Amino acid sequence: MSHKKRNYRKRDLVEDEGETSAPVKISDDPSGSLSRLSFADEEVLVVPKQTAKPKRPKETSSAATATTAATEQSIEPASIASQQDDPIVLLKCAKKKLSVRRLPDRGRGVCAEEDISAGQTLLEEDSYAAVVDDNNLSRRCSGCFGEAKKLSRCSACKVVHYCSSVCQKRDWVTSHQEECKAFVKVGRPVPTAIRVYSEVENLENRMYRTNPTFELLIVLLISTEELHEYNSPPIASIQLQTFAQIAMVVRDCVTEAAMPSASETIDLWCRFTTNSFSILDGEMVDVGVGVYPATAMINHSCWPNCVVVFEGARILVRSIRPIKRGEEITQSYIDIAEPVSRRRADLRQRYFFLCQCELCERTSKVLSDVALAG
Ligand SMILES: C[S@@+](CC[C@H](N)C(=O)[O-])C[C@H]1O[C@@H](n2cnc3c(N)ncnc32)[C@H](O)[C@@H]1O
Repeated sequence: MSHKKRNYRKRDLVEDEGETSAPVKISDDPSGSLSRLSFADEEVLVVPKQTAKPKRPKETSSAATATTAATEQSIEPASIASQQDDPIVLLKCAKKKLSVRRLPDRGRGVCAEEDISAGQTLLEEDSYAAVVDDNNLSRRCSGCFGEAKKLSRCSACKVVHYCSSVCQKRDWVTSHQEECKAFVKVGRPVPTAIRVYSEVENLENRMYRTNPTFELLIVLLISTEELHEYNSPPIASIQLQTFAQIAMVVRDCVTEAAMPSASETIDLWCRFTTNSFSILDGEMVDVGVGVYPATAMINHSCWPNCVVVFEGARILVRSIRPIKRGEEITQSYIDIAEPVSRRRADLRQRYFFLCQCELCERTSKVLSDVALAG
């Protein structure tokens, strides 16, 4: 795992030790809405082993055709954990025994440390940062993400709406106070992605000063170097121009203290784009965007053993078939009804990686064997 991140933070953490006049202390949060940080408590950490990172094999050209049903049915989930080093971290916030481990070809991933039956909730996580999306700003409460007949608008920024004063007060303390000033300053609608990104920036700046475990949390999100190493083509070369444009708007949206440098903006944006989730309502309609650091550790598979569902802005990971101890926990980032070529293209375009799941690997092999034989 790379520990080369926003370097100033470690130094500041030491300097800030013992500070008592912080505007928000995690332990003072009566709502408990910040308890998500507890998964990174030092007591659950196992000292990470510095191992060499696995390299990706090159994609075979035969992967660009349809999937084979026979291949899909013969998949047996591999027991991964037993073949690997010690866990990087045990997920204390999980409902089942889960660990984060380094896995071949896909960075880190989550593994079961016990047998889990189908239909179980493995993990429940409050958002680290979450915003209602542009289309729903006047229809959904920005506190609980619920729909209500009557919503009250924030009188200062006139952008976000709330169903109750409880939701408004909680959102003010956790995020809206800085965001509100930014909306007033910018004076025009700020797109969803930039709103949630700015919330991460502002929270990061506030939290690392008040909670040392924050440093551990951000370590768990994939970094730019890891994206460069594992992802092909590299994210920055595709999106550098977009980053530059985003950086301009972000600068208007974050407090002066949280102002990122250009490289910090790119770094956090990379982590953000590959780790954020669309928040869906009960009818699977997009409601907002959120960042969930523990759930973001779960890799994609085109034959997943889990799905994610939402309760408001809270994320739940549920098993859809039995999972053996040692097996990797997986979810699907995309529509898995598509053939392998489309799935891989979609994952490349939206998430910048070549899928190495067992289904894609086996399908590619079958297709290349067929091509060689024919
Ligand atoms: C949300 S993160 C998952 C956690 C990540 N493996 C880590 O170490 O932080 C998504 C990234 O994981 C990797 N990844 C996830 N699923 C993969 C898969 N099926 N094949 C290859 N890489 C995958 C890609 O690098 C992707 O950009």
